[in-house]
Amino acid sequence: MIHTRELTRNFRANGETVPAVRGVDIDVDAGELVSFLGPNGAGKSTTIRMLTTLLLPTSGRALVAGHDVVTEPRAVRRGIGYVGQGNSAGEDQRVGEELVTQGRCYGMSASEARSRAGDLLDMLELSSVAKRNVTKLSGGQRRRLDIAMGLIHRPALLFLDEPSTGLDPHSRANLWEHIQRLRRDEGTTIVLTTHYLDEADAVSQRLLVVDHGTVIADGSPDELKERVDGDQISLTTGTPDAAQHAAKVAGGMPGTRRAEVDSHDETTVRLRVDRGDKALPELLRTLDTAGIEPGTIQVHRPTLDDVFLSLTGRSLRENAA
Ligand SMILES: Nc1ncnc2c1ncn2[C@@H]1O[C@H](COP(=O)(O)OP(=O)(O)OP(=O)(O)O)[C@@H](O)[C@H]1O
Repeated sequence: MIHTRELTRNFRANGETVPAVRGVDIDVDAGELVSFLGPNGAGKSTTIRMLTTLLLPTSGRALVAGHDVVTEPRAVRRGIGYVGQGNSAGEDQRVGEELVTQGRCYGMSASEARSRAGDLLDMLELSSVAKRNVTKLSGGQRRRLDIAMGLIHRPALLFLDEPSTGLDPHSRANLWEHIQRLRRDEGTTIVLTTHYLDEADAVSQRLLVVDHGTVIADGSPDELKERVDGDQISLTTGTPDAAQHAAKVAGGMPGTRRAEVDSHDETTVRLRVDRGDKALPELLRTLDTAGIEPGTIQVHRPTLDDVFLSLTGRSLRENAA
């Protein structure tokens, strides 16, 4: 659905060249939900703007929905929907009318546009506000209307730039439900950017981690986390001797990468394992056989921030909105 090779975009600012996107190769298959994740200024929006024909690449190639973004921009636009950071609906229109107008702009007949608008209002739970003025919508409703506008011409590929920014947690959760349903029920390919690590983690099938204009990691949230130093298991024991013993037996388990006793309190043992959830039953059996009764056991799975930290030495949280 998307194939880019060496896609590059430089800007000129104050007599200097700003390399915003530096030769990225991206492949997205039909039906995927892929998120771009990266700090402010990483090049996410610039990449999306090139893929949606809003910005010409400086060099490189991009095929989107089967067409070249430079030589066939109109065909690309027909095959995609784009929901940018601002609101796309006009100020003084009713919700339903706005959608029908948008459909007519895409060359639909009046009846076809009305029927498609009705389907989208149902799908995005906007039917009850169809007659309301656009300015009277809540933030979440307005965002869903933006998405409906982007979908009016039945694109197979939808781009969403920061779809949930500015929404309260309830509206964000509701919006993500709709976005995921779109992929599941309609088979729409979805490419989005978000600052919210928890959202990227929860909804993305695949993440493209972007930093300084390049893609520095590509994989599912689980795959990326497994590339970090594994999961951490912390267990407390009653005495330093028990902790040493526990570290020894747990360190011998298959899948344990490291086992060490906390040098401060001397009774806490920290393990690095491939998968905490899989290691836990075996760990409990091993401790039981060795006659060790743990106090508490906690499993900590790396977060996407841990992933970014291990890739760049910097935290994404500082940037998170
Ligand atoms: N029109 C422009 N002129 C000059 N520099 C630009 C322009 N647009 C973007 N840039 C620069 O290109 C780089 C990438 O910006 P871009 O907006 O793509 O980042 P981003 O990852 O989308 O950031 P954010 O998360 O803040 O939206 C930044 O250094 C930015 O300052």
